[in-house]
Order: sequence, then C-alpha cells, then structure tokens
Amino acid sequence: MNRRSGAGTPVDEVLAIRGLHVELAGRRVVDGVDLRVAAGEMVGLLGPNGAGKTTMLRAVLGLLKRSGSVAVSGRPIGKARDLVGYVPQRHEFSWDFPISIENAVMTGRVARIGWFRRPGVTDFRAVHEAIDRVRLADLAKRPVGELSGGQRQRVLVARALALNPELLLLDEPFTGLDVPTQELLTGLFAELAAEGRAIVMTTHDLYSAALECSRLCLLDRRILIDGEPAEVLNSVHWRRLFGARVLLPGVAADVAASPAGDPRGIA
Ligand SMILES: Nc1ncnc2c1ncn2[C@@H]1O[C@H](COP(=O)(O)OP(=O)(O)OP(=O)(O)O)[C@@H](O)[C@H]1O
Repeated sequence: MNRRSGAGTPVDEVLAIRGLHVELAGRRVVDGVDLRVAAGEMVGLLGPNGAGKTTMLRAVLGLLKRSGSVAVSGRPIGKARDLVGYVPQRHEFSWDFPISIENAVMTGRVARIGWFRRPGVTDFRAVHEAIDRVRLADLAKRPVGELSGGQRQRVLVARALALNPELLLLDEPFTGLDVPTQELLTGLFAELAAEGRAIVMTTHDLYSAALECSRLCLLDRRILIDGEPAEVLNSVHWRRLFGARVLLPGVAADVAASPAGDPRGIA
C-alpha cells in the first residue's frame, strides 16, 4: 500500500472527522472536533490528563455514543470498521484470559471474519505476518498472561495489524516501554506510515511525538492547534495549558533557555 504522490506529499484522505461531540455522565468531553488525516501521515494527539484523547479515539471507533460524522477512506465508520486497527491502553485488555499470542492476535481479525466463522488460510497468514512484524514469532504459542509489559504492547500492535488496516489508532503506545521496545515500535510505525497508512497516536511522550509525528494536534475537549511539531509545542495554547514552552533540540525555537540540556524537559 503506498498512496503517496510523486512529490512524497500524502494526497489521499483516510480519516475525516467532522463536528465530533461526546458527552459522558452529562458532561461535554469532546466538543466539536474536526480532523482530517491523509494516507502516510502520523499525527500525534497531545493534551493534558482528562483532555478527551482516549474518548475521542473510542468515539471514532464507534465504541461510545457521539454526534458528528466519522468516515474512513470515504466510508462511514460503521461500514469501515475492518479498515481500522486500534491499540488500546495495555490495561484495557484481559491479559488473564487463557489464550496464546497467536489467538489474541487473531481476535484482531473479528471485524473481517465475523464472530461465527472459522478463520481461514488468509486469516492465519495475516496473523503470522503481524506477529513477525512485532518480532514475537518465537513466542507465538505462549499464553498472553505470561508476557512482560513490552511483549504485551507488541501483541496489541500485532492484533491491530492483523486487519492490514488503512488507519491505525494508537492509545499511548509507548507508556512503560524500555528503549529497545520503544525503538522497535517507532521504527514499525514509521514503516507503516511509509506504506501509506494513516496513524493517529495519543501520547504524553513529547520526545517521541515531536520526532516521529509529521503533525501534532493539541486537544483540550476541542482541538486548540493542529500543525507541525515546532509550531504546536511553541504555541500560546501549549503555554497556557502547561505553563511553559517545551524545549526539544531541533524542535523548539527557544532552545537557548533549555534547563540542563534535558531533551525531554519542560521548562
Ligand atoms: N466512563 C466515563 N464516565 C464519565 N466520565 C468519563 C468516563 N470516561 C472518561 N470520562 C471523563 O472524560 C474526560 C476525558 O477522559 P479521557 O480518558 O478521554 O482523557 P485523556 O485525555 O485520554 O486523559 P489521560 O491523558 O489521563 O489518559 C475526563 O474528564 C474523564 O473523567
């Protein structure tokens, strides 16, 4: 899959969100979000705790009641669920369920197989390709309950990839990972974007977001700013929310004021 233009600019719209509103317990948690993401883009969704990032992803998937429209590759999300791979936060998966990695990854194909059909050759091939991409082939038969946190994160990514998705929604994929696992996943996400998939990723890891994402969106119930990393991390919106500007070498304009040269530092 590679749908970039000859100039390397993504041209195809994969995700189109218009006027997304979500209320939870009578409170407006997502308030009028519009977002378009093209094939090949990796968009970081940033914002403070409680800003509505997870809610927004879950609403896009149709897991929460919402108003507004969501389309994937021109189809309403209700008819495009098989085009979307979702990586939830690790604690949301039932790790004590007695299944192997292989079977856990196969659950990612339910949107294509249906609940009552047996998986076929194509399904097994897709599952094994996904497991290979996260480098878990040696452990494919191991029960998921016996895995480390980093291995579990790779299972969730493989489960999302088993659908061969056009859109990937990743909810805090780097939380609690060691450096090699984080590098494996950032490399994989870059490859997936280069293949023409669209990626939206929530994260509190500013360093990865700034370096890996082509665009950042700052969310606080609504999108306050959507632009290149340097523009967002140096914006008045960022300063208003976090009380300071972020200092990342190669990203922030005002590196001279950086405290102690810590690339992850928020001044
Ligand atoms: N099931 C629920 N019922 C009522 N309110 C909820 C529910 N789930 C989340 N909320 C509220 O919705 C708001 C947005 O929560 P959400 O988890 O989407 O934020 P977030 O940006 O992902 O935060 P974090 O960075 O802490 O993960 C919060 O105020 C939260 O308290």
